[in-house]
Amino acid sequence: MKRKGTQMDGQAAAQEGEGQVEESPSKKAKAAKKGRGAVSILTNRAFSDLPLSEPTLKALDEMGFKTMTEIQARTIPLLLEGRDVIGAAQTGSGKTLAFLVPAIEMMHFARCLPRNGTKVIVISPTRELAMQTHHVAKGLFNHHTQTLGLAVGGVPIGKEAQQLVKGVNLLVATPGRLLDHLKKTKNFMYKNLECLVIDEADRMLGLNFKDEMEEILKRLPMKRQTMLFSATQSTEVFEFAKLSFKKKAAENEAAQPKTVYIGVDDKKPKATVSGLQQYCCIVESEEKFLALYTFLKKQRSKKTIVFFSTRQAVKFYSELLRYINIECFHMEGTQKQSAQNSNLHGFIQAKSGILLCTDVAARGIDIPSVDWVVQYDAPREPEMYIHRVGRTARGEDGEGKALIFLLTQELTFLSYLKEAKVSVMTQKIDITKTLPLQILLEKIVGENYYLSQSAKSAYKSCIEAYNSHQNKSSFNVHKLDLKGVAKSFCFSSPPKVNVSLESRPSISGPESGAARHTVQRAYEPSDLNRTVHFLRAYQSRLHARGSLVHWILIRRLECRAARCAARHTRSEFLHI
Ligand SMILES: Nc1ncnc2c1ncn2[C@@H]1O[C@H](COP(=O)(O)OP(=O)(O)OP(=O)(O)O)[C@@H](O)[C@H]1O
Repeated sequence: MKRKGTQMDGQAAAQEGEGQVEESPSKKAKAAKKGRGAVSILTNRAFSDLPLSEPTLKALDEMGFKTMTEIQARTIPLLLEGRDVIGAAQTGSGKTLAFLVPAIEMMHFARCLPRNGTKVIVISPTRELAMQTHHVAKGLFNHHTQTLGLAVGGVPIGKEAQQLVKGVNLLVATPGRLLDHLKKTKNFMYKNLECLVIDEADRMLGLNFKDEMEEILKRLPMKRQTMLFSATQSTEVFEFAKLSFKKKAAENEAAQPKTVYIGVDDKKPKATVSGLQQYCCIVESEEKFLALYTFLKKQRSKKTIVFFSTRQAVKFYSELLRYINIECFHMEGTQKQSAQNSNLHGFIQAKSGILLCTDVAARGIDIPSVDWVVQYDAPREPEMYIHRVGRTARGEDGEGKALIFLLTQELTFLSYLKEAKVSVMTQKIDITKTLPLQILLEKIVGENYYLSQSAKSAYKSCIEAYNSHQNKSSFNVHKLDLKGVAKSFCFSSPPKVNVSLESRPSISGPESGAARHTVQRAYEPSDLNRTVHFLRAYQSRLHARGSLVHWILIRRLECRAARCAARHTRSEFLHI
C-alpha cells in the first residue's frame, strides 16, 4: 500500500480552499462546528392562517405540524387557488405536505365520493417513496371521508385493480404500475382527474422515465391542475411545463393564469441545507473498503447510510459486514417487497445502525435522525449527490454529516460539485490499525464459495458501472487500478471476469489546444441558441476524438448550456 492514511492531496485542498478536518477535531474546530448549527426551515406562518378545512387542520395538528416551511408557505396558497406550480426547495424542506395539503383540500371542497373516481394522482419514482407519500397522505386523511389508494410494482396488481374500480379519490403510484392500470384496469375511472402531482419531477421527466411518462400523460385528461416538485430542477421540467400547460390553455379559450415557478433556494449560495456538514475522503482503490470499515467501526453508535453504485456491491458488502459481525440493513431495487420493507423499517426504527443501499433510497426517503450519509461510490452526477446527502439534516433544525469517498483520479468531480453549489471539506481516515484486516478478509472471501461468488459479481458490476459513467473526465475506467479495486472486494489479485469496455480514449491529441480555443469561443456569444448549437456540433466531433481534455471541455460546456437553458426557460414562468 502506498499510504497508511487516506487524505486530501495538496491539489484538491487548494481547489476547495477549505481547511482539513480530522476525525478528532481540535478545540477550535469543535467550537467552529458548534456555531455552524442548522437554520430552522420553519416560517412564522401557521397552517391555521390558511383557509383550510377543519379535518385537514385537525390532522395537521395531530401530526405535529403547526407552522409552515418556506416552500409550504409560498406554494400552498397558490395551489389552493388552482394555479399550476413548479416548486423547487432543498431536500427535507417539506415538499410532500406542500402538494398533499392543497390536493386534499380540493377533494374535500368538491365533496368527492368514491364513485367520482380518481381526482388526484401523485406520481413518485420509486415504490418506497410512493409508500412514504401514501403514509403521509393517510395521516392527513384521518378525518376526511375521501378514499386513498396506492399502486406500486412488486405487489399483486389484482387487489389494486379491485380498489381502483371501487373508487380511489387520491392515488399515489409509481409510473410503471400506473401505466399498467391505465391500460388494463377496466372501469378505473380517471376521466374526472383534476390534479396531477409529479414528485421528483426532474427525474420523472428525464430520460429514464420518458417513455412511460409520455404514455401516461397522453391518457390523462389535459384539463387539470399540475404540480411539479423536486429538490433539483432541470430543463426537462420547464420544457414539460411549457408544453403541457400551453396545450391546456389552447383547449380552454379563457385566459389561463400563468404557471408559477417557486424556487425557494435559487438565490442561496449553497445547494444543500445549512445543517449539513460535508466531507470528502481521498482514498486509493485498495484501501477503500478498509477506510469504510474503519469509519463504520468508529461511528458505530451513529445512524449511517452508505450508498453504492450497484446492487451487487450492496449485496456483497452487506454479506461481508454481517460475516465479520457488523450488523447492517441493506436495500436495493431487486429485493422482494417484503425484504425491502423490513430492511427500511428496521433502519427507520433503529437508534443507531448501518443501511447499505443503491440510489433506490437516494430520493425523497424520509428517515429520522440519520447522522451520516456516506457515498462509497461517487454518484453519477452532482444532482444525485444532492439527493443522496439530503437523507440527513432533514426537517426542522435538521443536522447531519455527509462523506464522499473519491479516488485520486476522481478529484475533478469536486469541481462539478462546486459548479452545483456544493462545497466539501476534507476528512482523514486513519486506517493504520485496520491494515492487517485485509489479509484476513482475503482469506475469508477466498475460502467461502458463496462470498467469493458474490464478491466476483460485485467486482464485475463495479467495473461495468464505472465504464458506463457519462462523466469520463472524472470516472475513466481505463485509469482504474484493477488490482486495487480487486483488493477492495477482498481478492488478492483481480478475478477473471467478462467485461467489455469502451475503447481506450487517448490522453491528449495534437488538436487539443485548437479545440480548447474553439470551445472557449463558444462561451463568448451571449445568444443561448448559438452556444447550444455550437455545443452539439462540437460534441459529436470531439466525442469521436475522445481525449481527456475534450471530455472536460464538453462537460463544462454542457453544464453551462444546461444552466443557461434552465435560466432561460425558467424566466418564462411567473416568479413570485
Ligand atoms: N411544517 C412542518 N413542520 C415541521 N416538520 C415538517 C413540516 N413539513 C415537513 N416536515 C418534516 O420535514 C421532513 C422532510 O419533509 P419531506 O419529506 O416532505 O421533505 P422533501 O422536501 O420532500 O424532501 P426530499 O427533497 O428529500 O424529497 C419530514 O420528516 C417532515 O415530517
